[in-house]
Amino acid sequence: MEAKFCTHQSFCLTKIPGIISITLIRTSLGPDPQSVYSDAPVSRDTCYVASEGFPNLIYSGYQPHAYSWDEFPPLKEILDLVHKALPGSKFNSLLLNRYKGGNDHVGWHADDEKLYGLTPEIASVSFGCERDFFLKKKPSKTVHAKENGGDPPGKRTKKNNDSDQRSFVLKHGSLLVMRGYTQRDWVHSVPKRVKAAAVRINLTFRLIC
Ligand SMILES: O=C(O)CCC(=O)C(=O)O
Ligand SMILES: [Fe+2]
Repeated sequence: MEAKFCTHQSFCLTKIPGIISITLIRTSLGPDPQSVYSDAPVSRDTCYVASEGFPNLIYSGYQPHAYSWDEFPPLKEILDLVHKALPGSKFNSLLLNRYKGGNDHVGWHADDEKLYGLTPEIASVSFGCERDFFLKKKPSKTVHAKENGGDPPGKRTKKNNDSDQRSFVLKHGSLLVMRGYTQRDWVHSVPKRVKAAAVRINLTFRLIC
């Protein structure tokens, strides 16, 4: 199986983010624990929502509080829309991220926690300020050495061809889907953008197996 990712630009153009920001963000969002518990380059607020029986997300050595879907009906509505847009999908958890401005960001990482399985499907819905989303292939041993004419992986950065990097502009209402071996073989990031002054809310729906 290969890595697959694509965007649907006008997936959900609603006023729901306004509701989310009033009812949810004030009460439930806190600094991303990665910024407190590890050296991961991240600065944003997060909130974790999960179906009952699946509250055990642990990342960067931290277990966030799992809010219930029932506490946030607007999120349930978006979850239903995502399920309709992606037949066969069945998400049961959500990491909600708030980027307060262009300084908030998340560095290169893969969402490859074991609880998502080997080939997680992740549906990412964005509201508010548009931001760049970058993907790049992880350096790997044999395959890439061959592709690069035998160069060791450490030397391949400058020679990366276009197929090793992708970028998307995640606009208000867009849906990005990552599937297959995307998390195993690629990393992704939302870099700082000085000019992105407004708030962005991102919902990443995931399936805990
Ligand atoms: O904000 C985004 O678009 C990406 C968020 C992300 O990669 C994550 O929460 O793991
Ligand atoms: Fe991610």
